[in-house]
Amino acid sequence: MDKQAKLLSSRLFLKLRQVEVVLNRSVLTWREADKERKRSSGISEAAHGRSVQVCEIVAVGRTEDGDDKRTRKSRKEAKRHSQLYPYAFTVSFVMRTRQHQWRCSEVTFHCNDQELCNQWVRVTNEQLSLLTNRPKSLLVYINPFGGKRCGKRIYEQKVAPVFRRAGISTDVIVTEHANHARDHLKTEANLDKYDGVVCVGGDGMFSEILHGLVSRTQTDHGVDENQPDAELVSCSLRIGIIPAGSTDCVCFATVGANDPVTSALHIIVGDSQPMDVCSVHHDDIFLRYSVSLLGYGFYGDLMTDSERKRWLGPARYDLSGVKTFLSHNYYEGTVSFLPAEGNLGNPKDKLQCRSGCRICQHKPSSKDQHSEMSDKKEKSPKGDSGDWNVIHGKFIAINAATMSCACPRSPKGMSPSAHLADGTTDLILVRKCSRLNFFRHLLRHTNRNDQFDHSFVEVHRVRKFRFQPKHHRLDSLEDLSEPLQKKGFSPICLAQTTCSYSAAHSSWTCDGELLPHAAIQVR
Ligand SMILES: CCCCCCCCCCCCC/C=C/[C@@H](O)[C@H](COP(=O)(O)O)NC(=O)CCCCC
Ligand SMILES: Nc1ncnc2c1ncn2[C@@H]1O[C@H](COP(=O)(O)OP(=O)(O)O)[C@@H](O)[C@H]1O
Ligand SMILES: [Ca+2]
Repeated sequence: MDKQAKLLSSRLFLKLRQVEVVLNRSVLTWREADKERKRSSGISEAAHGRSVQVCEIVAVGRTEDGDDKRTRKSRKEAKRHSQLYPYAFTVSFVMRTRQHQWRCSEVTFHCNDQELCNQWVRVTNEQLSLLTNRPKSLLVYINPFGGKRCGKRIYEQKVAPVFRRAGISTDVIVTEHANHARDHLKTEANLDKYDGVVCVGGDGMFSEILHGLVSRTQTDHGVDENQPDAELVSCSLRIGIIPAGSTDCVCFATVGANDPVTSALHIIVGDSQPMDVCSVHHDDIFLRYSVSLLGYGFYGDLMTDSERKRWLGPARYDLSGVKTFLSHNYYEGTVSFLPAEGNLGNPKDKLQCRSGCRICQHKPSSKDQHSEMSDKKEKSPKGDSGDWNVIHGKFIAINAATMSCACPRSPKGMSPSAHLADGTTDLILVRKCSRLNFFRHLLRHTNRNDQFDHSFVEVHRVRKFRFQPKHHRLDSLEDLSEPLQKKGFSPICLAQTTCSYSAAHSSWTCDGELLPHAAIQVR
């Protein structure tokens, strides 16, 4: 198929100027007609044209009188113009602005031939209908209490109008309680009706929707999620994220910005980005899936504390962050992990994972590479056992970053070169150290310095890991007696040496939700 072959080519009017407009299978182009003439005659080399990829056209439709926005200055002239060229159509398209943000822009073309105008609308729409990855029908869940509690307004004011413009039909559910979306997806929703699910909320809300979809898919295929080695079936529906939470790192790390309109446009044009999902088990009990941060110690304690301060909104993390930092707890236990082998890079690589990252975009190869690797591993006669590394120690934090976890608080993220769909997670072990050193490490999440370049920090790219707290008889949080749970502050030691306080157990935070067990296996 010749992508350059012209489907339509006409002289139309744009803001009172005559333009040559050309549509082929992949691009819509317009340039001033006389400039074009000069160019082709060799008089001027300048191409005063613009073009839009067909795959980035949001919609095209007839423009009724008065819909076209013109400046006050030219109103009189415009009136005369619209009498001469009364037929018009408007193309809405994606315009890239700064820092990965997208906006919906518009261009209106006029002509004096109704049939020509209709033909442009029809042929352009025919091209759009060939883009089969675009969703036509979406199921939207809004968490009205996420982040600054603006989810409903963000959806209604910024997202719904763009979906309407793109002709997408939506069923919208405003959640009434936690796990409403998860349970609806698991058991009730008629998923055949939809091309995708949209999450309006934060990472916790995304996690609910992910759990609903993944669990529903496993149930439908008879897969037992409680089996730590079960071969999970991929979900066929995509999840779009409209950021309206506190951290929104899944949106930031995948799209490159936390901006509702940008997300809506990515959804409309049918973008997709596969991502890694970790399963977390306690023995043969499935606990949760994780896509961003699984954190024990510092982040687990921070999250435990911040849950009591939800009313504060996103600021709860700052307050609990300071409190947890001052507590300076460490935890003893054993971490075992299976390193990722092959061509999967290293967490210390300088190539950071950004929106449009070459490695994450390279979908088939990273997936193939991973599934090939999994096959090799699963079939290897010594199984997983021979390759496990085991580390006993005292840790301030044990973090598994399955994606970079970039977010506005930490623009390069917890593990800047962790990738979205490489089948691995970056296991970061922060050993017991002074408060000052831990502060230096934390601070480096916010600047250009390398947060892994400390003697007390090690990082491994892994396919699986396990954690066993030292006092393993008390590995369920329900078993913990109050005196063992360190809730208050430990004395602040200015000498910055051995002033850490050892509590028995911390909790795992899994994408912002707390897990009920400290001993876990992660795949
Ligand atoms: C001295 C300055 C120290 C600053 C340290 C900043 C370190 C930031 C690392 C951020 C990692 C974020 C990983 C994201 C996890 C989210 O999934 C989770 C839930 O998000 P949401 O539902 O939208 O609230 N959020 C967190 O775990 C919060 C981490 C807070 C870090 C301060
Ligand atoms: N209607 C609701 N009422 C209370 N909690 C809800 C509701 N809908 C969803 N949730 C829960 O709110 C939690 C936080 O949601 P999220 O959108 O991630 O906001 P934040 O980023 O501020 O944590 C999630 O765990 C989710 O299960
Ligand atoms: Ca990964």
